Amino acid sequence: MNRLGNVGRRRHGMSSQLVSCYRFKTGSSSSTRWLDRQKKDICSKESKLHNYRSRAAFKLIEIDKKYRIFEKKTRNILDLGSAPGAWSQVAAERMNKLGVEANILGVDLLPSSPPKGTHFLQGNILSKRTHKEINEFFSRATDTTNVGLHIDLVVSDMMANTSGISANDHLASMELCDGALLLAMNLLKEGGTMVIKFFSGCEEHILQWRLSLTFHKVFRMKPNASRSESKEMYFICKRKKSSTSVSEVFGTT
Ligand SMILES: C[S@@+](CC[C@H](N)C(=O)[O-])C[C@H]1O[C@@H](n2cnc3c(N)ncnc32)[C@H](O)[C@@H]1O
Repeated sequence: MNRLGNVGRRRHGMSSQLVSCYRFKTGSSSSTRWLDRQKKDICSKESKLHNYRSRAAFKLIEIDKKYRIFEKKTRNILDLGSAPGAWSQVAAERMNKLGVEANILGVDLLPSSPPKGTHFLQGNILSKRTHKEINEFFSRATDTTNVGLHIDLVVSDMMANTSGISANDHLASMELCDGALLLAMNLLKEGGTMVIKFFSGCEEHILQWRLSLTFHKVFRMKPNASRSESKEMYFICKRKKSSTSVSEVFGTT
């Protein structure tokens, strides 16, 4: 596979000190667990009611409610880690409501059928080939031969299979976030928006710093629909800057 070199590589060899800062939170009260179960039940029932493919839909709906990520000017949307397709469904629904015919492309390692009004590409976001195919899709969709800078909104809900070892899960998530950010740096329009899921841990400040070099505004959010015991969080990044270079952000040449 054509991997993305230094950017997005897996980190190994963590010190015991580093590992210790990832210990699970213990002793969560039974009332918190009960509330989480209730939240999950309500979301599952609601997602069946609305025909969403997963309860993940409600996280994006909450994010949009607070940060208005879908706008009338939005034309091209990239959904990373899209399977089974709930976020693409929400994107199509929101753009429909705004009366805008948007090009929505979901990308995932796993095969998936695109929800109505969206497209799907099976590929690994850590592969250069996938970046090229995404660029080609939006070039065709926008009927231009221009390379790059077609996309108005990137949403990433990517996560590798969780291992239960939070240090490993965090590092796997950081690798995917690096891949998503690199892609956004190359393909997201100036002024564009990005939503990115990450698993909280020791290296998240590096991700936040990289995002703040690339975007004017970076917000952190834990949607109510996300289980409180889960370390998943989201950065909502608004107004991509015009001039940040990959070497500035990733320290590569
Ligand atoms: C939590 S699920 C996404 C749920 C989705 N947002 C929805 O609404 O249905 C995370 C997804 O990330 C995908 N993923 C993990 N690593 C990836 C990679 N390197 N490239 C593309 N997709 C990846 C997984 O296959 C999985 O389907």
